[in-house]
Amino acid sequence: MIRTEELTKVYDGVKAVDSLNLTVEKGEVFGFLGPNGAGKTTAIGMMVGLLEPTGGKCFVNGIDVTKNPLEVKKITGYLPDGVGFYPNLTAVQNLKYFSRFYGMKDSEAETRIKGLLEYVGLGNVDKPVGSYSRGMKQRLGLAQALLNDPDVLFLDEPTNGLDPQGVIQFRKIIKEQAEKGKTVFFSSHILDEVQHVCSTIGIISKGVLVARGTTDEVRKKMSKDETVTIIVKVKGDMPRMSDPRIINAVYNNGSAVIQASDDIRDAISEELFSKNMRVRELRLEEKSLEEIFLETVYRSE
Ligand SMILES: Nc1ncnc2c1ncn2[C@@H]1O[C@H](COP(=O)(O)OP(=O)(O)OP(=O)(O)O)[C@@H](O)[C@H]1O
Repeated sequence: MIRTEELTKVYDGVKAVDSLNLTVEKGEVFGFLGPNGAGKTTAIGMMVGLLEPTGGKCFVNGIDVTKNPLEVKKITGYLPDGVGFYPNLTAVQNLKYFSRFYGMKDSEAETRIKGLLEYVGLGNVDKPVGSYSRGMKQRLGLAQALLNDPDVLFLDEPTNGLDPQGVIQFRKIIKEQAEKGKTVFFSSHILDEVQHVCSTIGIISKGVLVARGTTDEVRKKMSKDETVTIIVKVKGDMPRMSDPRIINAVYNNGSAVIQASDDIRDAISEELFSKNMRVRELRLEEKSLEEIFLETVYRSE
């Protein structure tokens, strides 16, 4: 579980993260979404104990990150944006090096590393990491983040540089980790990426969390459009509708696109029924979260 209270980071008088209040429950896969420079990496840096907050607090499984960063490191895994390894060492050698920080015995580490490398799709690779592609480094980064079998996983733009097959494998791994009861904090600037794996999302813009909830809740909260669009298709000619809540309507032979102040589908269907019309389609056209995200977050950049 992750909890932040008024978490703030100021760089040169500018708030990179501004009073972040957030709770991510155990087993939740939380998507932290925002455009470049929104403050995602800075917020994660404070949550994993690498950056000191200017103000506020952060707790991981109830442990105060600023007061006990080492305790927090034991129970967290972190895949940074642009993960770094020793280029002359192999994946096994790199991970063995990291395993010593967790006080793992060599034999225990060897078994775990072998299993993890297979898990992330690097089972048969035995060359120095310097010759790895970006995607391979991401895979190794994920193995490193899982090395200590952490309760809480922080993944900063984890699918960057992965090919489509790698993206699917990563999503599968993230879901499996959540099923095991791990908390996953996943940052991205791509909405589609988080929608696939996250149960909840938060949108950060200019350091401020502007919305938080399920994708549906966030979509409703961020939608500034007060009107709804209803698509109607009938058999035969579409008659004019008389509901006073209609703001605008475009009629076209057997169909209509109706803009109304409210969801008036029931009234439309009753009116059509009273005119003995056969309804072929009657649906609400909702804006996708992607459209709303682009309009609200990117437009304000
Ligand atoms: N060490 C630093 N010194 C000064 N300003 C910084 C520093 N690190 C980040 N910033 C600024 O803080 C803001 C947030 O940056 P951050 O890297 O956290 O954003 P981000 O959402 O992770 O972006 P990206 O998706 O590009 O990684 C930006 O305006 C950035 O320029």
